[in-house]
Amino acid sequence: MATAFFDRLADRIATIDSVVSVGLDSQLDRLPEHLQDHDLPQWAFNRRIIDATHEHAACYKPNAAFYESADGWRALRETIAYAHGKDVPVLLDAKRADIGNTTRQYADILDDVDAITVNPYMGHDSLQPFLDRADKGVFVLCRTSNPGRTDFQDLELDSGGTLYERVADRAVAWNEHNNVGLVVGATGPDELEAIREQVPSLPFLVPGVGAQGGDAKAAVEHGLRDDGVGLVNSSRGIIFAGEDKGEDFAAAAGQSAKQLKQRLNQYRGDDE
Ligand SMILES: O=C(O)c1cc(=O)[nH]c(=O)n1[C@@H]1O[C@H](COP(=O)(O)O)[C@@H](O)[C@H]1O
Repeated sequence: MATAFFDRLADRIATIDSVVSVGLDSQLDRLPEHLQDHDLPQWAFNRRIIDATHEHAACYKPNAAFYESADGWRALRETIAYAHGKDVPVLLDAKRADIGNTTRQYADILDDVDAITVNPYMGHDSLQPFLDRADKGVFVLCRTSNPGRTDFQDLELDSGGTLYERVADRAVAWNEHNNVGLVVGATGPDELEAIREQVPSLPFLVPGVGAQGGDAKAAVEHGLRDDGVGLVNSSRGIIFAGEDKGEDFAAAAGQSAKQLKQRLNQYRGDDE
């Protein structure tokens, strides 16, 4: 039987001593000038970013939004294979879910990647085909990092608690295969702490440090499970750190990933 995703992630975190998720949000019009003539500029960019950052990357998190074109998907496939060649797991940030019949199609992407982000709004059957993949990680959006998260996620339910707390509860119930995690943003540190108390058993993906200004200390202290498993993501803050550096862009990204690793490691406890 294949090793479970969170066991593989735990190994990766231990091997490189890092919980950094490097977000590959490789926006075409922000790529360096000298790569724009490449057959697949995003692939050329990602390959150099991976070369420069893989020693610090607990995972790569390409966001599917940046690859939604024929060339984009080709670039993404090359990127996934290359990351795997460096032994780095790939978490596809797709925020998917739909009626069961459609989700079954979406879930096929898990043949190629190690984990995925999913949207719980349509309920359990919309996630089942993902949850059934016992060897793959499924990160359920719980409390997101964007300002509009309060529109729905913070609503108080008649049955008690907020909608995001209800999502966290359901995610525990969905975790039959120990393959479920939560997405909880670093921009709401108090809620992050409260959700960690509510749900000690699930690993979190914590986005929002870096470009969104989230709380890195809280991301580590509450984002990681007791055994130290979890991910803290930065995308633009790493991959575009060298945006003004021309051909030296990748070295700047490597430095930025290393700095984030070191910053986060200051807060990681001895018991991890
Ligand atoms: O699921 C996510 O990864 C996600 C959830 C969330 O609440 N907030 C959030 O920023 N993200 C993603 O994390 C990445 C953050 O990018 P940066 O703000 O550039 O670090 C983007 O790909 C977002 O889509």
